Amino acid sequence: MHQVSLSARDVDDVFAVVDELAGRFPGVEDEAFLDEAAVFAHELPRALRSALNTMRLGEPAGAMLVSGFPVDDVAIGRTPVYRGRQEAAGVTRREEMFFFLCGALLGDAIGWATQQDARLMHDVLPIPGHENVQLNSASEMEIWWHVEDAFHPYRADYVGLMCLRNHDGVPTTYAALGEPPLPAETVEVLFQPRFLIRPDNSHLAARAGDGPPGGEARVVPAMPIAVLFGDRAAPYLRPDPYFMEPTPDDPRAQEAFALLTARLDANLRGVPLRPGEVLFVDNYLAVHGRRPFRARYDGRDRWLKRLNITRDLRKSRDARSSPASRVLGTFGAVDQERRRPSWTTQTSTGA
Ligand SMILES: O=C(O)CCC(=O)C(=O)O
Ligand SMILES: [Fe+2]
Repeated sequence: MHQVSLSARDVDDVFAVVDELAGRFPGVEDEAFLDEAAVFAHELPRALRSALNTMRLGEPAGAMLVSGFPVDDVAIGRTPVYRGRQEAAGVTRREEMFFFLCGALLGDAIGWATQQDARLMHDVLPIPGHENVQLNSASEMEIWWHVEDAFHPYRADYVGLMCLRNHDGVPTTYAALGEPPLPAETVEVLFQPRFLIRPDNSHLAARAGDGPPGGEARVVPAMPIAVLFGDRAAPYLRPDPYFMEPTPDDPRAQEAFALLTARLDANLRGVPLRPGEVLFVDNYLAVHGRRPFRARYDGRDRWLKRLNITRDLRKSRDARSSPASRVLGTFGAVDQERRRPSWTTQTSTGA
């Protein structure tokens, strides 16, 4: 894993920046803050900027850990039981601003109209009633490893997770393909749209607020996609096995999918994030998930913040209301991808 750790001097410099910004802006969702976040990010310490730049350009690893930002467990208040509703406004403003500025060095944060009230800064915390569902608000259920929003062509390039509280050391998981390369014939099959995917529960549950997830993902029509893409010698990933399956009656697709999942299972590592640590997962190079745990619901539960970051905001212009808007409001692009004629031709040629 790519890593950077803030020195004591770096921490002072970071606080000089976030203290000033926290005095000027109510929070990271503020329009004026968003308009200039990419500029403010260049006031972060050079070693941090340099490490994030390497992560973006060189793709040295599937994940990067930024450590050393101090979090005061008392000052951040109780872990809420509902997303986006902290007891005191602004208690985590400095943490969120630091996290957001780090992310701004990788790209632009995006939100989804269908997730967490279209906020950019998501809460990851256990919600009563969600214990056993495949959502990041679950606890007793393992979150299966996945590419974030794998079903969507405008999914993020990076998923950022900042830990505010994790008293039980619950591990986030991640895995990359690693070495040796998968057999060429397996890669060839995985590069073809022979795998059916549906939107994950988070996009359905969000429409019902924080209540028990109502919609069942599998009622949404499945879409055939390839699970690998890019360079065949070092492929990018797009699997989300909980919400996808190889095309029925396609044993070669099933066999290739089994090999891919076995590889990622074998490479899966746990990272018990500590308060203040920020994990950026490269959503093209690695999958991520979370081990199960027992929720407390006593205000001291595990609490992370999450950002979805795109390297190219422009590509989703048809799903956003204005050039500067960061909220993706339609699934039109999914329909377009579904209709793309190359799927049928590629599928019918087989392999
Ligand atoms: O809880 C975690 O560590 C990660 C959960 C997850 O997959 C997500 O929030 O996207
Ligand atoms: Fe995730």
